[in-house]
Amino acid sequence: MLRLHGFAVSNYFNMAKLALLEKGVDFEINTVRGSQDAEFLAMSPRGKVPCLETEQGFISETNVILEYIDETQGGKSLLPSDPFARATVRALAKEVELYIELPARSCYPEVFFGGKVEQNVKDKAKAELQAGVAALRRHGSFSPYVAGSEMTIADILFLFSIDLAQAVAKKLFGLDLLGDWPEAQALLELLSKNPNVQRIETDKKAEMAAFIAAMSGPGK
Ligand SMILES: N[C@@H](CCC(=O)N[C@@H](CS)C(=O)NCC(=O)O)C(=O)O
Repeated sequence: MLRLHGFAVSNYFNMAKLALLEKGVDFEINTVRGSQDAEFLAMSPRGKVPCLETEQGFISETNVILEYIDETQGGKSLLPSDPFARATVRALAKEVELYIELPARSCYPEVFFGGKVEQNVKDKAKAELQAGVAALRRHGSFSPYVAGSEMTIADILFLFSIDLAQAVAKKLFGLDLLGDWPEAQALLELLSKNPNVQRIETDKKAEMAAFIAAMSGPGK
């Protein structure tokens, strides 16, 4: 049986978990944080979560995990079969990750963990986030899903990145990334009604207190 390693507050972990739930896969969860310990690095070379344990070994990097799950498991497809449509979904997912999730992530220490982020990092994140959102608005179709009428891995990346990016933009830059973007708001509303998304949200809330305590503990 597939085993997903990670923790319920991790947005990347939740992407993989949603893919498994959406496809109706039977899987186990091992609750674990990312680490640079040798034992963990043997499972996930960069020490990050999620990683997916299969009968053949471990897979890390969320987009790769999502595609592996889609290719190997039954249930509904999270990527279209047409090569061009498939490439478009992959590009949209990558654009969300590179141009929205990662710039926002550079500011997480200040926004979520009580730390400080250098002004030059914030300036860069602000410009990149605005350009990333503009790119997604140009490229995505949001009708109602990011790439069209079906839910794909691009929606999974979007769902678990835009909320954090929105929090960063609001707190640090006074920007509302979704304010004049009704299609994105409508998609988030639609996804919030999905029972698997709701389950992930409940699991995240249940683990949040322990996560915050761990993040603010000695040495953090
Ligand atoms: N590129 C990785 C990023 C995953 C990632 O950043 N995971 C975070 C949790 S949300 C993590 O493991 N952080 C631990 C660390 O960086 O030490 C992926 O696509 O899976």
